[in-house]
Amino acid sequence: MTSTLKISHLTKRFQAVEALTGVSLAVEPGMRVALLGHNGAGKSTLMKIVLGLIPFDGGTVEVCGAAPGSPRARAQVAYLPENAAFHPALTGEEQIRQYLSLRGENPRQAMDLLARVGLADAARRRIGTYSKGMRQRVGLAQTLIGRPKLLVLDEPTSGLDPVSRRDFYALLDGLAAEGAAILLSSHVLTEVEARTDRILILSRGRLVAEGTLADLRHRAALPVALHVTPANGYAADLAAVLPGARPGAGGQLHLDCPQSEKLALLARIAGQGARVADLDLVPPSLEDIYSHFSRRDGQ
Ligand SMILES: Nc1ncnc2c1ncn2[C@@H]1O[C@H](COP(=O)(O)OP(=O)(O)OP(=O)(O)O)[C@@H](O)[C@H]1O
Repeated sequence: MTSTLKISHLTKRFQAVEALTGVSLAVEPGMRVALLGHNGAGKSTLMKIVLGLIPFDGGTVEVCGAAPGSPRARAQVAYLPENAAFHPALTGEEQIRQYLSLRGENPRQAMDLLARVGLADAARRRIGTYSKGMRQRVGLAQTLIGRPKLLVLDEPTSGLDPVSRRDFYALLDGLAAEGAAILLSSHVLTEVEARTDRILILSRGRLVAEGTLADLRHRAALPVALHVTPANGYAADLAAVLPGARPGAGGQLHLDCPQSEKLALLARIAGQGARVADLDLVPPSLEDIYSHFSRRDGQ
């Protein structure tokens, strides 16, 4: 399969700052990729290079088989900045019609595009009356002009409430299902965990981890947390057979266990039979995994 976006050994320097160092990655059609990293990690720089807005110093970048910023690449890429700004006096329909005209497309598509992002009913209201979530949808409608093959979304859900976020990701799911590749940056790890196929972690301009959440979880090999609730009167007995268990609220016992010892420990707990009232097993969250990888170089 031809990658929609292919980056090899990309390097970018701003005077003394090495913003990107040897970054290589590929995004395939229909893939939803999350770009994570601390402030200053290089996410925006990477996006700007993909969009052809700034030059790079070394390596290669191919956007839909073309050079970033070339007419062929620009025709197939769409960008949604973190805070998309629109003219408050225009209606959603007028704004999208204007963008369609600028792109040389038929302005009559505006209502269809707005309907796709759930704004059909509000299309004839001024954007000044829209909520932040609705404005982001106008932004997404604008990115859909010309059926782009790659969507670059810079923190697209920042400032949105949980329901608007969920709706926004549902729209992205639909676009990915139609074959669009999506590269988005986010600081909200829980939503990325559930709604993307691949995770890239940048730290000080270097790609320190890349893969599915399962890959990263496996590679990080972080301990699993176990919360054991003893049956009435058996707390001391269980604590005796679970060395290292820490007492917690409600009489629970907490344990951290290396992945390699998880099954043996579960068998030991199961062997306690009715002395155990309940057991919760909590795998490392994306936040734990993110901290593990992004702190490796001392950040
Ligand atoms: N035009 C510029 N001139 C000088 N340094 C820059 C410029 N643009 C970015 N940098 C530096 O390059 C590094 C990467 O910045 P970048 O904006 O890509 O990070 P980011 O991961 O997008 O951060 P954030 O999450 O805060 O948006 C930072 O050290 C930043 O200060």
